[in-house]
Amino acid sequence: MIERGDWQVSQVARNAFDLEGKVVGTIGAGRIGYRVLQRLKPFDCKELLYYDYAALPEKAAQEVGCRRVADLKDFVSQCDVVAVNCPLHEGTKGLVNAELLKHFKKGAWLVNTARGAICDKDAVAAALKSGQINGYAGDVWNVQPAPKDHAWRTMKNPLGGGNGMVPHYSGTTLDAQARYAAGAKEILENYLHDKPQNPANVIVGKKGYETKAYGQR
Ligand SMILES: NC(=O)c1ccc[n+]([C@@H]2O[C@H](COP(=O)([O-])OP(=O)(O)OC[C@H]3O[C@@H](n4cnc5c(N)ncnc54)[C@H](O)[C@@H]3O)[C@@H](O)[C@H]2O)c1
Repeated sequence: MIERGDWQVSQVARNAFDLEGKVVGTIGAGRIGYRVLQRLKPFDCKELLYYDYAALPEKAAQEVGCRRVADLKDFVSQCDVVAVNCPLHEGTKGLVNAELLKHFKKGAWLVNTARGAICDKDAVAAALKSGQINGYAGDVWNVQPAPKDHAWRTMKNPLGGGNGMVPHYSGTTLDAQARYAAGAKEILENYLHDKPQNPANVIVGKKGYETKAYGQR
Protein backbone atom coordinates (compact mmCIF):
# COMPACT_ATOMS: atom_id res chain seq x y z
CA MET A 1 0.00 0.00 0.00
CA ILE A 2 2.81 2.38 0.97
CA GLU A 3 4.82 1.31 -2.08
CA ARG A 4 1.79 1.79 -4.30
CA GLY A 5 1.08 5.12 -2.60
CA ASP A 6 -2.68 4.67 -2.85
CA TRP A 7 -3.75 4.61 0.79
CA GLN A 8 -6.68 6.56 2.15
CA VAL A 9 -6.59 7.67 5.78
CA SER A 10 -10.31 6.95 6.18
CA GLN A 11 -9.63 3.32 5.23
CA VAL A 12 -6.41 2.90 7.16
CA ALA A 13 -7.72 4.48 10.38
CA ARG A 14 -11.20 2.98 10.41
CA ASN A 15 -10.27 0.41 13.02
CA ALA A 16 -7.62 2.23 15.05
CA PHE A 17 -8.03 3.02 18.74
CA ASP A 18 -6.14 4.59 21.62
CA LEU A 19 -5.04 2.71 24.70
CA GLU A 20 -6.17 5.71 26.74
CA GLY A 21 -9.46 4.94 28.44
CA LYS A 22 -9.24 1.20 27.73
CA VAL A 23 -8.98 -1.72 30.12
CA VAL A 24 -5.79 -3.66 29.47
CA GLY A 25 -4.91 -6.91 31.18
CA THR A 26 -2.07 -9.41 31.24
CA ILE A 27 -2.34 -13.15 31.73
CA GLY A 28 0.83 -13.68 33.75
CA ALA A 29 2.45 -10.87 35.72
CA GLY A 30 6.00 -12.14 36.05
CA ARG A 31 9.08 -10.38 34.72
CA ILE A 32 7.58 -9.52 31.33
CA GLY A 33 3.92 -9.14 32.35
CA TYR A 34 4.85 -6.70 35.11
CA ARG A 35 7.09 -4.68 32.81
CA VAL A 36 4.22 -4.51 30.32
CA LEU A 37 2.02 -3.06 33.07
CA GLN A 38 4.76 -0.56 34.00
CA ARG A 39 5.11 0.56 30.40
CA LEU A 40 1.34 0.91 29.99
CA LYS A 41 1.03 3.30 32.93
CA PRO A 42 1.77 6.51 30.99
CA PHE A 43 -0.89 5.61 28.43
CA ASP A 44 -3.66 6.51 30.93
CA CYS A 45 -5.60 3.30 30.45
CA LYS A 46 -8.92 3.13 32.25
CA GLU A 47 -7.65 0.20 34.27
CA LEU A 48 -4.75 -2.25 34.31
CA LEU A 49 -5.64 -5.81 35.29
CA TYR A 50 -3.73 -9.03 35.76
CA TYR A 51 -4.57 -12.71 36.06
CA ASP A 52 -1.90 -14.83 37.74
CA TYR A 53 -2.05 -17.47 40.48
CA ALA A 54 0.88 -15.64 42.07
CA ALA A 55 -0.17 -12.25 43.39
CA LEU A 56 2.19 -9.35 42.83
CA PRO A 57 3.77 -7.89 45.96
CA GLU A 58 1.41 -5.16 47.21
CA LYS A 59 3.98 -2.41 46.64
CA ALA A 60 4.58 -3.50 43.03
CA ALA A 61 0.84 -3.62 42.31
CA GLN A 62 0.38 -0.18 43.87
CA GLU A 63 3.25 1.29 41.85
CA VAL A 64 1.51 0.49 38.56
CA GLY A 65 -2.01 0.77 39.97
CA CYS A 66 -3.15 -2.65 38.72
CA ARG A 67 -5.90 -4.92 40.00
CA ARG A 68 -5.77 -8.72 40.18
CA VAL A 69 -8.76 -10.68 38.88
CA ALA A 70 -8.96 -14.22 40.22
CA ASP A 71 -11.22 -15.80 37.61
CA LEU A 72 -9.99 -16.00 34.01
CA LYS A 73 -13.41 -15.67 32.33
CA ASP A 74 -14.23 -12.72 34.55
CA PHE A 75 -10.80 -11.24 33.71
CA VAL A 76 -11.14 -11.46 29.91
CA SER A 77 -14.73 -10.18 30.03
CA GLN A 78 -13.43 -6.89 31.51
CA CYS A 79 -10.53 -6.31 29.10
CA ASP A 80 -10.43 -4.33 25.86
CA VAL A 81 -6.93 -5.71 25.34
CA VAL A 82 -5.63 -9.02 26.67
CA ALA A 83 -1.87 -9.65 26.57
CA VAL A 84 -0.55 -13.16 27.16
CA ASN A 85 2.67 -13.15 29.20
CA CYS A 86 2.72 -16.53 30.95
CA PRO A 87 4.88 -19.54 30.11
CA LEU A 88 3.69 -22.52 28.09
CA HIS A 89 3.09 -25.52 30.35
CA GLU A 90 0.41 -28.16 30.75
CA GLY A 91 -1.85 -25.63 32.47
CA THR A 92 -1.60 -22.99 29.72
CA LYS A 93 -1.55 -25.04 26.50
CA GLY A 94 -4.73 -24.01 24.64
CA LEU A 95 -5.71 -21.75 27.55
CA VAL A 96 -7.17 -19.21 25.13
CA ASN A 97 -9.60 -21.51 23.34
CA ALA A 98 -13.06 -21.26 21.75
CA GLU A 99 -14.79 -21.41 25.13
CA LEU A 100 -12.68 -18.64 26.67
CA LEU A 101 -12.91 -16.47 23.54
CA LYS A 102 -16.71 -16.42 23.97
CA HIS A 103 -16.14 -14.53 27.24
CA PHE A 104 -13.97 -11.81 25.67
CA LYS A 105 -15.54 -8.39 25.18
CA LYS A 106 -16.80 -8.30 21.61
CA GLY A 107 -14.15 -6.60 19.48
CA ALA A 108 -11.34 -6.99 22.03
CA TRP A 109 -7.69 -7.25 21.01
CA LEU A 110 -5.50 -10.21 21.89
CA VAL A 111 -1.71 -10.00 22.01
CA ASN A 112 0.42 -13.08 22.52
CA THR A 113 4.17 -12.71 22.59
CA ALA A 114 4.60 -15.58 25.07
CA ARG A 115 4.17 -18.91 23.24
CA GLY A 116 1.98 -19.73 20.23
CA ALA A 117 0.41 -22.88 21.68
CA ILE A 118 -1.12 -20.96 24.61
CA CYS A 119 -3.75 -19.82 22.10
CA ASP A 120 -5.75 -22.33 20.05
CA LYS A 121 -4.88 -21.27 16.51
CA ASP A 122 -8.14 -22.27 14.83
CA ALA A 123 -10.29 -20.82 17.61
CA VAL A 124 -8.39 -17.51 17.37
CA ALA A 125 -8.76 -17.44 13.56
CA ALA A 126 -12.51 -18.13 13.86
CA ALA A 127 -12.96 -15.45 16.55
CA LEU A 128 -11.11 -12.92 14.38
CA LYS A 129 -13.10 -13.85 11.28
CA SER A 130 -16.41 -13.44 13.10
CA GLY A 131 -15.38 -10.14 14.72
CA GLN A 132 -15.60 -11.58 18.24
CA ILE A 133 -12.05 -10.26 18.55
CA ASN A 134 -10.92 -7.28 16.51
CA GLY A 135 -7.27 -8.15 16.30
CA TYR A 136 -4.64 -10.73 17.14
CA ALA A 137 -0.98 -9.82 17.33
CA GLY A 138 2.10 -11.72 18.27
CA ASP A 139 5.44 -13.07 17.21
CA VAL A 140 5.11 -16.64 18.47
CA TRP A 141 3.66 -19.58 16.53
CA ASN A 142 2.80 -23.10 17.63
CA VAL A 143 5.01 -24.33 14.74
CA GLN A 144 8.00 -22.23 13.70
CA PRO A 145 8.43 -21.45 10.87
CA ALA A 146 4.67 -21.67 10.39
CA PRO A 147 3.54 -23.86 7.48
CA LYS A 148 2.00 -22.22 4.43
CA ASP A 149 -1.55 -23.13 5.45
CA HIS A 150 -1.20 -21.87 9.06
CA ALA A 151 -4.38 -19.86 9.75
CA TRP A 152 -2.47 -17.06 11.48
CA ARG A 153 -0.57 -16.22 8.27
CA THR A 154 -3.73 -15.07 6.50
CA MET A 155 -6.55 -14.66 9.05
CA LYS A 156 -8.40 -11.34 9.03
CA ASN A 157 -11.28 -9.62 10.78
CA PRO A 158 -14.44 -8.67 8.86
CA LEU A 159 -12.81 -5.36 7.83
CA GLY A 160 -9.94 -7.24 6.21
CA GLY A 161 -7.35 -6.40 8.88
CA GLY A 162 -6.62 -7.17 12.50
CA ASN A 163 -3.69 -9.51 11.87
CA GLY A 164 -0.52 -8.29 13.56
CA MET A 165 1.66 -11.39 13.29
CA VAL A 166 5.41 -11.13 12.80
CA PRO A 167 8.06 -13.86 12.76
CA HIS A 168 9.46 -14.82 16.18
CA TYR A 169 12.23 -12.29 16.27
CA SER A 170 10.86 -9.33 18.16
CA GLY A 171 13.03 -9.78 21.23
CA THR A 172 16.03 -10.53 19.06
CA THR A 173 17.71 -7.17 18.69
CA LEU A 174 21.49 -7.19 18.51
CA ASP A 175 21.51 -5.78 22.07
CA ALA A 176 19.29 -8.65 23.21
CA GLN A 177 21.56 -11.18 21.52
CA ALA A 178 24.47 -9.79 23.54
CA ARG A 179 22.34 -10.23 26.70
CA TYR A 180 21.44 -13.84 25.78
CA ALA A 181 25.10 -14.63 25.14
CA ALA A 182 26.17 -13.07 28.46
CA GLY A 183 23.40 -15.00 30.28
CA ALA A 184 24.36 -18.32 28.67
CA LYS A 185 28.03 -17.69 29.50
CA GLU A 186 27.17 -16.94 33.15
CA ILE A 187 25.10 -20.16 33.46
CA LEU A 188 27.88 -22.26 31.88
CA GLU A 189 30.55 -20.69 34.09
CA ASN A 190 28.47 -21.29 37.21
CA TYR A 191 28.02 -24.92 36.15
CA LEU A 192 31.69 -25.46 35.32
CA HIS A 193 32.88 -23.85 38.57
CA ASP A 194 30.21 -25.51 40.71
CA LYS A 195 28.71 -22.16 41.68
CA PRO A 196 25.00 -21.74 42.49
CA GLN A 197 22.79 -20.59 39.62
CA ASN A 198 20.61 -17.49 39.81
CA PRO A 199 17.23 -19.05 40.81
CA ALA A 200 15.50 -16.94 38.12
CA ASN A 201 17.41 -18.97 35.51
CA VAL A 202 16.44 -22.42 36.82
CA ILE A 203 13.28 -24.05 35.47
CA VAL A 204 14.12 -27.72 36.05
CA GLY A 205 16.77 -28.53 38.62
CA LYS A 206 18.17 -31.78 39.94
CA LYS A 207 14.97 -32.45 41.91
CA GLY A 208 12.52 -31.61 39.10
CA TYR A 209 10.66 -28.33 38.61
CA GLU A 210 12.20 -25.64 40.77
CA THR A 211 10.39 -22.62 39.33
CA LYS A 212 7.02 -21.54 40.62
CA ALA A 213 6.22 -19.93 37.26
CA TYR A 214 5.42 -23.12 35.30
CA GLY A 215 2.13 -24.00 36.96
CA GLN A 216 0.97 -24.90 40.44
CA ARG A 217 2.25 -28.35 41.25
N1 LIG B 1 8.46 -13.73 22.17
C1 LIG B 1 9.64 -13.83 22.73
O1 LIG B 1 10.66 -13.68 22.09
C2 LIG B 1 9.73 -14.14 24.20
C3 LIG B 1 10.86 -13.70 24.90
C4 LIG B 1 10.93 -13.97 26.27
C5 LIG B 1 9.94 -14.69 26.90
N2 LIG B 1 8.87 -15.11 26.17
C6 LIG B 1 7.79 -15.87 26.84
O2 LIG B 1 7.24 -15.08 27.88
C7 LIG B 1 6.99 -15.94 29.00
C8 LIG B 1 6.97 -15.12 30.27
O3 LIG B 1 8.28 -14.67 30.54
P1 LIG B 1 8.67 -14.06 31.96
O4 LIG B 1 10.13 -13.79 31.92
O5 LIG B 1 7.74 -12.97 32.33
O6 LIG B 1 8.39 -15.31 32.90
P2 LIG B 1 8.24 -15.33 34.49
O7 LIG B 1 8.57 -16.70 34.89
O8 LIG B 1 8.97 -14.18 35.11
O9 LIG B 1 6.67 -15.02 34.72
C9 LIG B 1 5.68 -15.88 34.30
C10 LIG B 1 4.42 -15.55 35.12
O10 LIG B 1 3.34 -16.31 34.56
C11 LIG B 1 2.57 -16.80 35.64
N3 LIG B 1 1.79 -17.96 35.24
C12 LIG B 1 2.18 -19.24 35.03
N4 LIG B 1 1.14 -20.01 34.70
C13 LIG B 1 0.06 -19.20 34.67
C14 LIG B 1 -1.31 -19.42 34.41
N5 LIG B 1 -1.77 -20.64 34.15
N6 LIG B 1 -2.14 -18.38 34.47
C15 LIG B 1 -1.68 -17.13 34.79
N7 LIG B 1 -0.39 -16.86 35.07
C16 LIG B 1 0.45 -17.89 35.02
C17 LIG B 1 3.60 -17.12 36.73
O11 LIG B 1 3.01 -17.20 38.01
C18 LIG B 1 4.56 -15.94 36.58
O12 LIG B 1 4.17 -14.85 37.40
C19 LIG B 1 8.13 -16.97 28.93
O13 LIG B 1 7.78 -18.17 29.59
C20 LIG B 1 8.30 -17.17 27.45
O14 LIG B 1 7.49 -18.23 27.00
C21 LIG B 1 8.74 -14.85 24.85
